[in-house]
Amino acid sequence: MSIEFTATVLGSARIGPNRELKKAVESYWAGTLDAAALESVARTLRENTWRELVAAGLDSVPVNTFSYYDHVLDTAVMLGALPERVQGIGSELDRYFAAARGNETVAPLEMTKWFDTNYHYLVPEISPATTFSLHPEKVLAELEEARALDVPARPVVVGPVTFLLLSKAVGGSAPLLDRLDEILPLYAELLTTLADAGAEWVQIDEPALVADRTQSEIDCAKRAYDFLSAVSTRPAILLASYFGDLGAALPVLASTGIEGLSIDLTVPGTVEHVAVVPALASKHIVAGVVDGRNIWRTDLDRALATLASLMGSAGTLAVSSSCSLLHVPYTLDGETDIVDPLRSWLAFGAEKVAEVTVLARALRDGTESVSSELDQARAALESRRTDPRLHDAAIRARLEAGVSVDRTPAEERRRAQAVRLDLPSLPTTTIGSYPQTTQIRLARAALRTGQIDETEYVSRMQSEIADVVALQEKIGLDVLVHGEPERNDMVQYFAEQLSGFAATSNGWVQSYGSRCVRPPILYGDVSRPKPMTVNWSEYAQSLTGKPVKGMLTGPVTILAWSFVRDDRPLAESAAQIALAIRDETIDLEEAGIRIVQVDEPALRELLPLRSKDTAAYLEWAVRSFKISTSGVSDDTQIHTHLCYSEFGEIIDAIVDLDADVTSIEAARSHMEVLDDLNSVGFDLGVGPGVYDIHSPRVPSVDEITESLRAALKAVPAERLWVNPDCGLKTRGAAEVERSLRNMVQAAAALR
Ligand SMILES: Nc1nc2c(c(=O)[nH]1)N[C@@H](CNc1ccc(C(=O)N[C@@H](CCC(=O)N[C@@H](CCC(=O)N[C@@H](CCC(=O)O)C(=O)O)C(=O)O)C(=O)O)cc1)CN2
Ligand code: MET
Ligand SMILES: [Zn+2]
Repeated sequence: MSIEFTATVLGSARIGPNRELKKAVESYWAGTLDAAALESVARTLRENTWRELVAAGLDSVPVNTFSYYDHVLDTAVMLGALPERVQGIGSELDRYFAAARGNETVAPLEMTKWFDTNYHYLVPEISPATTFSLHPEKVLAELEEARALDVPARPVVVGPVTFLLLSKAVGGSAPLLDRLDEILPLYAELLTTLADAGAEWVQIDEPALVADRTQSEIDCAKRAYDFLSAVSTRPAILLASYFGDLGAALPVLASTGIEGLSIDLTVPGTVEHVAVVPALASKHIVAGVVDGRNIWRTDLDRALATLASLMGSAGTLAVSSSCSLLHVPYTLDGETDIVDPLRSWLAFGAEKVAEVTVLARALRDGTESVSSELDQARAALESRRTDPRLHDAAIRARLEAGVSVDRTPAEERRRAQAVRLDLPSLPTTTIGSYPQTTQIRLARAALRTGQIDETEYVSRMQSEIADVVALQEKIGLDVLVHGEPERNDMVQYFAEQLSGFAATSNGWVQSYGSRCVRPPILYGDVSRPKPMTVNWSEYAQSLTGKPVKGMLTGPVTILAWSFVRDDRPLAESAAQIALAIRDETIDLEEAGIRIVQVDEPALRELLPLRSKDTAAYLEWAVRSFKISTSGVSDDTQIHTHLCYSEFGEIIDAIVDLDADVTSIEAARSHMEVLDDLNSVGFDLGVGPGVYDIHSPRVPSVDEITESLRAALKAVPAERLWVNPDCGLKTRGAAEVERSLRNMVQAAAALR
């Protein structure tokens, strides 16, 4: 029997404590760093990560959690399942990056949300022609690298069921789980290879099993783990579940021959469920008591109580984070702007690892051995509970008094807006941001360090805005934007100005590929001390006769991309943020802005993983959008923007938002969304993205025309808007100009 470990985490961040990997990968793409130098940066990051985890006291360390871009893409590579169109690319690394980002000739894989997080994975494409084959080089190399450093390494791979459930069937494939029997032998071979290379444990991630699953899907999971646990030479199997409750899948998995199971104990109900599954008494339970995806300091007493209650149900017990630490920043060290008491309430990655080891020590040596750590945690908790910023009587009174979310019927609004806006048919516009150039970011960095003052910063941003307005007029767009140069990020920018939020200075978390965010921390009640965007929009509008769209981020998205309170319901925070946004829309209108866009790209993301919870979520999500947008007059046009997801499940909610115009990602998913919208009677303005902004490729006029023709089959010209898929902040200036010219030309020709 394998040696049980006592303290671990399910995965770690990989972008680097100072985004070293981001910088190296981007330099490689730019041609200023070669593959060997990139590999050396990666190796150093892995080594540092492992050494820190070992030094902190973990006795089992996840490996193969490194990735140059995405771990689902890595899994596709491991199973020989990259699409045909990249196979011709000679260099392995370039083939990999082409699948991730596309290039001049090859379209990338689709990208979508990793469950309900702000991490995005690449969706593997599986066609009838896909012939799976095992390529274990990456996981083996990381295992060997770690073992050479005496790290107690536990390789981690995405499991077969989750892999197939997250993939997309192309070219008329049957349901992908039908392909399970093709990949199970490869996983079996992998297990033997890992055992031969010295792995005692392997972690197989199956987070897809915490969502609603059909009986036949659960049967597939049973078949998979019966099969894999029957492999004769293999490491002990830790099946990792996280982000939710396994529900009906729990007893089924427990009945297979796996040795270990990780349970996300931050999810209500999971503790109780473990107790009623007798088969767990022979398993190693990896107890996810330290929240791996939020930043609050753990209530150690409560965690110890949870662990104690599991003692009787589990065979053996290890303490762990609830999920990979991919979703939290590296460390609180260096966050000099976050001061006590707030600071004492927090735990980032390194601090969470320390909590895991404290709890494991308590289990092993008794709570007395960690009494000072327990005292500190109690004091922090108490100071948080009693902080006045957590309760703002004025905001609560305003919400309790009730906010009307009624608007005049859409048709009447449409007429009023047509008069005021006087737009051509097939109006062209963009989603808000223009390229965030190094020049813009350096100006912001200079402001931070005091090299330039606020006046100089404002004048530099105004000159960026003037350039973007001039560019749009030159290209001939109909509805202009100011370009968002002043925003470090569409969520952080607002959080920095709202009371109740704190921002980090180095709390980077990977969002996709090399792109990172610093999620703000929502700790208290929210209010808006003063207008947040009005000066910029007003300035842009002063430069042109064409309408400039005001640009705001909606309450659901602000919440989804922040670390949220765990002491109050999300719905309550959403309503508070919504009031702040509502006040901003009214101020924009008063400043002469005729169109206001309230972005909700994360509307789908917060959808609960279990359908029993979705109605309640959609109710408060839609209501908070309507609180935000219903304060303006009929002739002020409200836009919204949605991206990064499959919209099928929230299609009714999109109708309920009642936005005059909805721009929605469609380029990577080929306009399917329009048919979905038609099927529920959507009859407002819609701008299905006509080209994919996530790739540096410039779309041709023909291509865009074809997209628009496809859209016109589903939507009458009077309702159709012409725009890219999403904001342009990640693109280069030259490609943006060429792409938008082609877009405007395609629209003009169709008119
Ligand atoms: N929060 C959030 N989540 C989201 C999205 C989003 O826009 N925001 N979009 C979707 C996709 N995700 C994305 C996430 C990040 C980025 C992105 O562009 N991130 C930037 C960082 C943006 C930022 O915070 N910029 C800061 C800091 C920039 C910086 O690195 N400055 C340098 C100095 C300047 C330089 O060297 O360039 C420094 O401080 O060291 C600023 O502009 O002020 C990046 O990774 O490069 C894009 C899409 C879904 N989730
Ligand atoms: N207005 C935002 C932008 O253009 C919307 C982005 S959605 C991820 O960048
Ligand atoms: Zn978008």
